[in-house]
Amino acid sequence: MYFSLARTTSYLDSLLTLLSSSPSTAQALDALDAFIIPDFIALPAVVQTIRAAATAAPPPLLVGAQDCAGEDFGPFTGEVSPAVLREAGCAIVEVGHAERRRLFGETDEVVRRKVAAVVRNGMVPLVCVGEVAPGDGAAGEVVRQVAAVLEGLEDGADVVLAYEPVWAIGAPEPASAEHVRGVVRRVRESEVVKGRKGRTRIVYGGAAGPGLWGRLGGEVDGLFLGRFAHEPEQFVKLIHEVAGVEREKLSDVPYVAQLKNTSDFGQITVGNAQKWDSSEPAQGYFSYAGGDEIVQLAQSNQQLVRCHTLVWHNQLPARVRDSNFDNATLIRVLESHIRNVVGHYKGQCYSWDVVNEAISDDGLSYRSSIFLDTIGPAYIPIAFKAAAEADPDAKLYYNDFNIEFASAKTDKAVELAKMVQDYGAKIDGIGLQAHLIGGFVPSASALQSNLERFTSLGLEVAYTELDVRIPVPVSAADVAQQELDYANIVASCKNTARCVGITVWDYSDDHSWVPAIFTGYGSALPFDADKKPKSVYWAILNAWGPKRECRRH
Ligand SMILES: O=C[C@H](O)COP(=O)(O)O
Repeated sequence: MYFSLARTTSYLDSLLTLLSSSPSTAQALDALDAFIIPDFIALPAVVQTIRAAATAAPPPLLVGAQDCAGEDFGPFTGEVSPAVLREAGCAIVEVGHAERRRLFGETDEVVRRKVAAVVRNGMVPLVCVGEVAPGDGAAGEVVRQVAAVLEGLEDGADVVLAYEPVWAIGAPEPASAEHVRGVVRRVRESEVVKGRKGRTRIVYGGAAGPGLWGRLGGEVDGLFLGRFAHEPEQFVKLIHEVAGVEREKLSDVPYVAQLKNTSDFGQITVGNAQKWDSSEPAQGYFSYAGGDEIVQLAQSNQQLVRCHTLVWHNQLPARVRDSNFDNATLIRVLESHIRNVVGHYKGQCYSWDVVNEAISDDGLSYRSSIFLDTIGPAYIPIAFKAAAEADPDAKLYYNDFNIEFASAKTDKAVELAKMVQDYGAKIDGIGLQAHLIGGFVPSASALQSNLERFTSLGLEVAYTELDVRIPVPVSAADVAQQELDYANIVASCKNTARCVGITVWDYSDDHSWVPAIFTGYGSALPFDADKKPKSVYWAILNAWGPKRECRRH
């Protein structure tokens, strides 16, 4: 209850103008299920206005209602029937918002009846859940709520869960990314969600605003916006952000200017735009605008492109991640995705990260994912084979973290590479992500021995996502250690004949993922927030020495 009727009308007019004002906005909108939820009185007019402005059916902007009755018709004066909402053109109905629970005494049982009513009337319930106070019990509380409100629901129905920690609603800041990821993961792993046949998407709400999406690291399926979408420009900005975070970075002029300096950067990696959720946002619908933008930037500057990534358990659309595809169907879906995406970029990628992070964190097994659980480890060589067919000249990589030093995970990565080779599929390289911690980086010779475990299989190697995080605020001692760590990494690659590259995971501290993910750490990159080289930049150059050749194998 924030907008008057007049404000809703002017908001919608401005929003529709903005959404149709540029092809990239239209494309970003196409990649998402964007919706607005006006009040009941405005709703029919909003539906009509959106339909009238749309050039395609269904319109790209869906309309939702803020609540509904648990019954379709009858003696419930003052209530709004879900059947009437459907008749009015609603696609989504929000139920169980924290304010309805707190102010109007709605219980899980009331919410459960409303969820069932929304589904019964052919709409998607947007079910709000969230713990009342922050603390360790959050995930348990939310999982219990989800189980209660979905109980008895038709199994195949699509559901959107809006995870909104009650204490974050209306707060200045959202919950930390770490907290959100932890709770959402527990909800996804819960019996009630895992056992469902229908799609269960989880979006985050509660002071959700600019910058949050990138920090959530692909764990949620979307954002549920309140205040931060009250201005149409902000809503459009967030649509862009969710559709592909790179675009926002590309509007940072000093960032792009420095990126074009080929003395420092001989190659660019596409960060998010080629991941499955961006490149194939709907089944069989491919969206390349975000990836193309980065590839063209690199090409205009004669830089190589590392293309990233085809098969990963994260940033995978829920329709695949939570699917019940059988073995043959999932193989078809996997191969089709790879064929299309690699085919689109044929001849433009120096390398592809074909499979990313397929090994469990303890290194003892392959990581559980829809691919492993449905197809078995054979999905890995199947993916490599499909990629090789789509672009025989691209170097095909397996990419992972914590394989930069001797560990069970490194042993497993060696086993994985051999498995792909034994299968007869082409694998050219191993990408060692190298998200490292200052003071915990092995010596150059130990790092080199590790690299040689892979090169002895006939593969090339590269450090693909290097950053060395240190505690912030930084101390002189930690910075000195970080310089040594970077120098050891560089020396290990320089001294390994088939080490072909070192890529930092973004280059300036303002665009680093580290502060949002690793509480208390930062300053992980060679350039500061003003894009000025830091001492580790010079440590990197010194470690490489005067002769800087570009190796290609
Ligand atoms: O309905 C909106 C949500 O409750 C979040 O509101 P907020 O983003 O303004 O905190």
